Amino acid sequence: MSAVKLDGKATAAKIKSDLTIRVAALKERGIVPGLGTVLVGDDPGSQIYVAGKHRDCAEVGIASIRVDLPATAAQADVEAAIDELNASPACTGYIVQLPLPKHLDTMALLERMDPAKDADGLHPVNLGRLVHMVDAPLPCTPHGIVLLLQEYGVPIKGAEVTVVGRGITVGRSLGLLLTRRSENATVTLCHTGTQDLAAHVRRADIVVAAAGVPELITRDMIKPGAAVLDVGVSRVEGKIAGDVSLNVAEVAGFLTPNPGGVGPMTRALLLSNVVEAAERRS
Ligand SMILES: Nc1nc(=O)c2c([nH]1)NC[C@@H]1CN(c3ccc(C(=O)N[C@@H](CCC(=O)O)C(=O)O)cc3)C=[N+]21
Repeated sequence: MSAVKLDGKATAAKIKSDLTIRVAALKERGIVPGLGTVLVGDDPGSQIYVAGKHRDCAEVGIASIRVDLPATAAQADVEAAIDELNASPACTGYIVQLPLPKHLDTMALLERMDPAKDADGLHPVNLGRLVHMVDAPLPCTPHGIVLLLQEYGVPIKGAEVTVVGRGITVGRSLGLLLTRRSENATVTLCHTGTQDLAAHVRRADIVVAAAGVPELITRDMIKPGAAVLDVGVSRVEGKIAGDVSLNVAEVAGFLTPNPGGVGPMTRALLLSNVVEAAERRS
């Protein structure tokens, strides 16, 4: 037996072709959506991601504004970049690439962003709206995961979902998203303090591995037929290493490739947040 591939690359391409049409419609009314990125420092991984985001923008017709600051940038320098994007009419939405260098106060910087321009859905006001289950830009990776499951007809309502990892960008936010009335899943959120990880993963109809620990999720932990989504982006000897062992494909019903799974979905949903912000403003 071999798992059905949850093809994030193909699903992201569909989303992007829909966005291309919506961007063209906005342009006919004189509106050009623009994505800003703020990158601090020269981490090679972050450089690659940010470059990818600008390529994606070009692909669907979104303008992009790139602000790169040195690793030594002071809090006030990043604040100035945020103030400028908040004020810029050319910037519809933007992101501050995370993680930031340790000397910077990430929370203060996120709070300084205009929540209406928050393309990541990570501003505390927007996460608060998610807690309240009211409309807000959604965090990109969690939203991408939900759309990928829906694309392949994997039932979410009533499903037992085990999420491994409580980071803000993925695990914690995904727990909030999946427990809204519209998704109605039952979520177990596991983390480094979880006593018996295997027991929680074994019960799950859907497993989301977002811990950043290579090979954390092994074949013996997976309920036969379960859907498994690998969010891990560790780098081992230059290559991307997910959180899920390859032989999980022998028992899972559905499995994301990595790369080519959750990553491209994350990028497509970032573009979607920018287009939605432009549509909302017009
Ligand atoms: N404010 C902020 N928002 C983010 O969304 C954010 C962030 N900070 N910091 C870093 C993480 C990581 N992340 C990825 C997005 C796409 C791929 C992706 O598309 N990966 C390709 C492979 C790319 C390669 O080969 O390196 C794939 O999975 O097929 C990976 C990782 C977004 N992040």
